[in-house]
This record gives sequence, C-alpha cells and structure tokens, in this order.
Amino acid sequence: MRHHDLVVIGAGSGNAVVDDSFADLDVAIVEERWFGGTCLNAGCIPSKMLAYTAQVARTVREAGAYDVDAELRAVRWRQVRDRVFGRLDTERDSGRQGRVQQDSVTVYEGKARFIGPRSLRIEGEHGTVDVSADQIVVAAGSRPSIPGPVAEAGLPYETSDTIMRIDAPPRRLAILGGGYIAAELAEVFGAAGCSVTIVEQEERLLGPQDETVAERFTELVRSRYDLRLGRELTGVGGRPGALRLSLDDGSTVDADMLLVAVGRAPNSDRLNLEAAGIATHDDGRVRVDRHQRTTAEGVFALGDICSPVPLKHVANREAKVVAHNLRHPDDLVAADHDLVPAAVFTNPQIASVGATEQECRDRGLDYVVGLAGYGDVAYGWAMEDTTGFCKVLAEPGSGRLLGAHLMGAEASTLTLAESPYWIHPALTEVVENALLDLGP
Ligand SMILES: Cc1cc2nc3c(=O)[nH]c(=O)nc-3n(C[C@H](O)[C@H](O)[C@H](O)COP(=O)(O)OP(=O)(O)OC[C@H]3O[C@@H](n4cnc5c(N)ncnc54)[C@H](O)[C@@H]3O)c2cc1C
Ligand SMILES: NC(=O)c1ccc[n+]([C@@H]2O[C@H](COP(=O)([O-])OP(=O)(O)OC[C@H]3O[C@@H](n4cnc5c(N)ncnc54)[C@H](O)[C@@H]3O)[C@@H](O)[C@H]2O)c1
Repeated sequence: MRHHDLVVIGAGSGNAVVDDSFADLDVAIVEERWFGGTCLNAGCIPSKMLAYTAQVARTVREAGAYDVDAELRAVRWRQVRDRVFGRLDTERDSGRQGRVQQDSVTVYEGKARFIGPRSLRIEGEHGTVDVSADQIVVAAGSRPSIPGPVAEAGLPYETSDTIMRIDAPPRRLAILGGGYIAAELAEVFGAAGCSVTIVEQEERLLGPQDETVAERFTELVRSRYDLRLGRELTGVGGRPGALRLSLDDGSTVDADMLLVAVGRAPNSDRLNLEAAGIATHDDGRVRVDRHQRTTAEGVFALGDICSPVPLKHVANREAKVVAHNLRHPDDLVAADHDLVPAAVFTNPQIASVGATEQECRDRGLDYVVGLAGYGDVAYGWAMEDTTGFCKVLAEPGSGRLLGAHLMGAEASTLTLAESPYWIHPALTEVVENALLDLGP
C-alpha cells in the first residue's frame, strides 16, 4: 500500500488546501470527475456567466424604459454555452495539468472510499490502488437530491450538473424546486426563450430568505413564470421530450424538459466513512469541530460535505482553516459560520447577511426594522428602479445590526459582514484580490 503524508479527497475546494507551503510533503489529490469541482464545472461560475448574459438580454428588452430604442433579436444559446464552457473547461484542464506536473503531488483519477482508518481504496479507469496517509482531508462535496417520483418514473431529467451544457433550450422547461438554483436558472433559460414553470412545495420562492424579500421576489417574477406554489409532485409521466408532471392537487404541467433543483445531499454516503470512524449528522453531513477535525484522528473535512452553509466562499474559508491546521496542530484556528453573507444572482439580485425577520420573531428577539427603496435615492432614479430595497433589522436602543437584506441591482456587492467575508462570485472579489496583493 502506497503511503503519503497527506491525501485530499476531492479537487473542488479541497484542491485549494494544497498551497506552496506543502511542497516539502508527499501529497496526493484524488478526483473522480472534474478538477475545480462543482463551482467551476457546474455551479457558481457557469451559472453566473449565463446569468450575466440573461441580464444583458433583459437590459436590451427593457431599454425602452430609458427612451432607448432596442430590439432583442436572439440569445444564441449554443454560442453562449460554448463561450462559457470553452473558457471553464480550459481552466479545469489547466488546473488538472498543473497538479499532474507538480513533483510533490500525486494525482489519482478515480473514486476514493475508506477501507480503514486513514486508508483508502481508489477505483478508476486505470485500475484500483490502495493508499494510506498520515493525514486525510475529506472534501468530496455534495450532489443534487432527486425526489422519489422523479427517480421512479424512469424518464429523463436534468440537474444543475447537466442543464447548463445542453445543446438547445427546450420550448417548455419545468423546474422542480423554488430555491437558489431554480431562481437563477429560470432567469437564464427564460432569457434563452423557454417558457418556464416552477413547482415549489412552499408558498413562496426562496423561502429561507427574509420574508419581505421572498414575498416581493415571488410577486415580481409571477408575471415571468408559471408558478405552482405550495404544490408537491406526485408523478412524472409522458415520454422523453413530452413530459407530464402530476401535482398533488390533481393539476398537471406539460414540459419538454424537467430540471430538478430541490437541494443537495452530501456525498458522505459514498465514502464508507464507518470504516474510518468518521461520524456524520442525521442529514448526512460529516461531523466536524470548530477546527474542521472529524471524529477520526488525522482526518479533516471541508465544504459541502460537512458545512452547515453550503456555499463556495464558506468552503474556501474552511480550506484555508484546514491548510493552517494541518501544519499547525498546536495553534489551531476556527472557521466562523455566524455571519455569512450570501447572494442570489437573479434579476434583480438578492443579498443577505445575518438574521431574517422571521428568525428574529421566532427567537423572541426585540428588534426594529429599517426599510429604504432604491427608488428613494438619486441613483435609483437614474435606474428607474421601482422594486429594489434594503431592509435592516437592529436591536432597539443599541442599534446593533441583527440582519441586512437587499433586493435590487448589484445587491451582491452591497452587503458586508463584520469581518470581511467576500460573496462568491460577486465583483467585490476584485477588491479582495487587490487587498491580498498587498501581501501579508
Ligand atoms: C448551480 C449551482 C450554483 C451555485 N452558485 C453558487 C454561488 O453563486 N455562490 C456560492 O457561494 N455557492 C454556489 N454554489 C455552491 C458551491 O458550488 C458549493 O458550495 C461548492 O462548490 C462546494 O465545494 P466543495 O469543494 O465542498 O465541493 P465540490 O466543488 O463539489 O468538490 C467535490 C469534489 O469531490 C469529487 N468527489 C466526490 N466524491 C469523490 C470520491 N469518492 N472520490 C474522489 N473524488 C470525489 C467531486 O467530483 C468534486 O470534484 C452553487 C452550486 C450549484 C450547484
Ligand atoms: N447564488 C448562490 O450562492 C447559489 C446558487 C445556486 C446554488 N447554491 C447552493 O446550492 C444549494 C442547492 O440549491 P437548490 O436550489 O437545489 O436548493 P435550495 O435549498 O436553495 O432550494 C430547494 C427548494 O426546493 C424545494 N423543494 C424541496 N423538495 C421539493 C419537492 N419535492 N417538490 C417541490 N419543491 C421542493 C424547497 O422547499 C426549496 O425551496 C443551495 O442551498 C445553495 O447552498 C448557491
């Protein structure tokens, strides 16, 4: 069995753990599918590149509001897709190549699972290999959840892993779920010419957002999409390319394509974690302490497989924490999930940090609300904005902010947490990079 100093499972955020300071160690990275992980290949980055194109299309369509005559003739989907993935696939390949060429790093292309404490079996196209390590980082991410009625139907469906790479947008797209992915990709495929139906089990889209945001966003997009809210899917029938979804009130949705976006499940069930003594929560997330240590000696975890906040900027921060803690066992640092800002890259954008109003109420907190419209400030006039707003929740008396929520243009750049936590992939990352460029 080959032994390494360190093995990292998953070349998404896990890849970022191995910086230059590991050059004196014998490190292995195991990746079963794609270097760069979800964010680069099927997540944050392609969805935002497509969302930006959708925004350009909307700007053209709505140019009349600014007394500009313009006509949207077409969104050339195939060219858009090839532009986006031509760039990202090149990034993925050069990221992989860079690792393969690195002397101190061994790349295993295959699927890892534990066969004992700190030992793994890796099965890939080129055969099976067993390895052990002094330390292991589990960064195997998550995957789209597929509800029973979809899985049992045996009919084709898409997930965020596949839909952004399709050859041609369908005429009618049904989206199951009304969360982050549904909201962002409805805008993308709406711009590409699809007529979109969203089936969401709750009464509002983006339910976990502050209630004012969720309510106003849902109202705003009601005219864009066919919304089936408070509805459960009971079955999928029809045939490939002509699906019929049955809902729990007896109604149906006819669609040429189904996108399933009902949340993601951690990949912990595919790693035989019991063999290594790595415990999980009931929802499948790997248990970690404040320092990202699992219940097994020498094994760390980071990102979607363990995080209570499955976002890329959180996974990136956890990767930094793990990188530090691997090298400084006597001076451990912690990842802080208390105040994580997040954005939904819809049109209009949504951003939030801290408590929502419903959380304040449920926790019995004393709070006051401040609300201001984009249309109440001069730049909002310039934008002819009638829907954007910022809502803040604060402790009466002290004025201590409890939460802040925005819906409107560039909202993703307008939220700041107490200690800088940069929303990915918002433009504020340019400022972060400039600050990093100053050096330590
Ligand atoms: C459509 C979409 C849009 C998103 N947009 C945003 C956004 O705008 N902002 C944001 O903050 N977050 C966003 N996210 C969430 C973000 O992508 C994830 O939180 C982040 O990528 C998680 O990183 P990770 O390293 O934990 O997992 P991943 O990036 O998924 O990496 C895990 C890697 O492990 C590999 N792997 C899994 N099992 C094994 C195994 N057994 N052996 C070997 N390799 C294995 C996988 O192939 C994968 O490459 C989005 C997600 C999706 C799906
Ligand atoms: N901009 C961003 O930061 C961004 C963008 C996309 C994805 N993400 C990450 O990816 C994760 C997954 O995104 P997602 O949209 O799949 O999940 P989500 O948790 O955001 O939303 C899932 C939605 O599906 C609904 N749902 C669940 N089961 C259902 C069913 N059977 N029928 C109808 N509706 C059902 C839920 O009520 C919820 O509204 C997010 O939680 C987020 O962490 C982030």
